[in-house]
Amino acid sequence: MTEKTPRASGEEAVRAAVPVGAPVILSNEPGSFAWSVLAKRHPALIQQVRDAFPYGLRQHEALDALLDEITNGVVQPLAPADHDHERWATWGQEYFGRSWYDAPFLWAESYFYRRLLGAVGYFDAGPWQGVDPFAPFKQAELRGDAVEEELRALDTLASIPAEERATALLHASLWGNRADLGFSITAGKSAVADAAVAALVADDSATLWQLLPAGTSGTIAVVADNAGRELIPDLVLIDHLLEHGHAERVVLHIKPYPYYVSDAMTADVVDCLRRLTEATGEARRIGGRLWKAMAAGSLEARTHPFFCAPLPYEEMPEDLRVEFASDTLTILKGDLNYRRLVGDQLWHPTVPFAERTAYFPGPVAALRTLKSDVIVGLEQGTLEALERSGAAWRTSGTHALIQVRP
Ligand SMILES: O=P(O)(O)OC[C@@]1(O)O[C@H](CO)[C@@H](O)[C@@H]1O
Repeated sequence: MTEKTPRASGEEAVRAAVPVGAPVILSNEPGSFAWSVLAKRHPALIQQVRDAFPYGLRQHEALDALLDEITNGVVQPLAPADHDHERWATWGQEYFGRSWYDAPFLWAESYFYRRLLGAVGYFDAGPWQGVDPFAPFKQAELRGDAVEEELRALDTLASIPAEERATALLHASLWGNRADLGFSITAGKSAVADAAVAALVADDSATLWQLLPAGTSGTIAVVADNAGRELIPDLVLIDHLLEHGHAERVVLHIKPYPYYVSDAMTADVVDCLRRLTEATGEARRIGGRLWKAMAAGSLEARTHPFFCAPLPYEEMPEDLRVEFASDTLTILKGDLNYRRLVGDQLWHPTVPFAERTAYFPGPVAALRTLKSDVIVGLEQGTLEALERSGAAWRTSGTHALIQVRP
């Protein structure tokens, strides 16, 4: 479906009838969030990556060409020699030769990251093969004061009752997706915690915990999003789930190659585990347990090419479908996973989450701060209040949700 999309905000969105198949989000409306990502964020990212490495002439020329293409040109296919040329030829056949802005937003963003990796030689045999262009940003974040402070806050959390701690860690993992608040949310006690709860536009956390009673023997899948300040609280939550018997095993699904700037890959899991084990106090103890859990198989990191595909989860391959079907619960982190879970379309916000995720092969939970126009599963009253606020609640990351389909 490539119908042009209207803006999602304003009273109109409240009044709109529930669409039969909502419009796919494109980027061709100047001023829209999707447009700003293509017109501003992508060119800026090319510059940041260019500045972060002493790349050679070949890479600089390729980055120039990519910048020119996304600014003035039309979408070009991959070179026939590229290892994934065929896959992208299928996924992109409708969009090659057209403006980047007329392709679905999800596709255009995903393909941009693939092309950026191509420009810096990530996949080519040679000295730059496998060098993550986003690594400097991820590493700077891990070394930063904010992570230090969040790790220290774990010492305070260690002494509160397990149930309150579970809530705090769930919220830390959730808000880690915005990369702030983090562990300073201490179990319903502080103003920060109250603000964090008030900013939830949907909260199915009671259902989530009902699906994970202590003493469960199942496997929880966590589909990770960002490295660093999001992955650390994810790992801490995983430790809590394993320690308190909410699961016997956790599979952490990560990206097979760099994606959406800060998405977590194996190297990022290793860096975060090392950051934890080299910390002090409770953080160090958690790091040690997780390190052992990896060795024992109760925590396993896994990658799949589908996690970097420009497709909704509804089109997941059979092997992933079988795997998720056997999990007690799949927790999908972040905005991009949410867009892929419910479909990157302008659904009416009150379309039930359960309806949009009915295809998912097992119980599924979304932990997401709101950073793009897609939203489902809101109560009518919540939607009206959000619209009345006049704030950019869909895209600014100030709001979050915990939605669960048992
Ligand atoms: O998945 P994340 O990390 O929560 O968010 C990623 C994301 O906000 O970044 C893009 C803008 O570049 C959005 O389109 C996208 O959804």
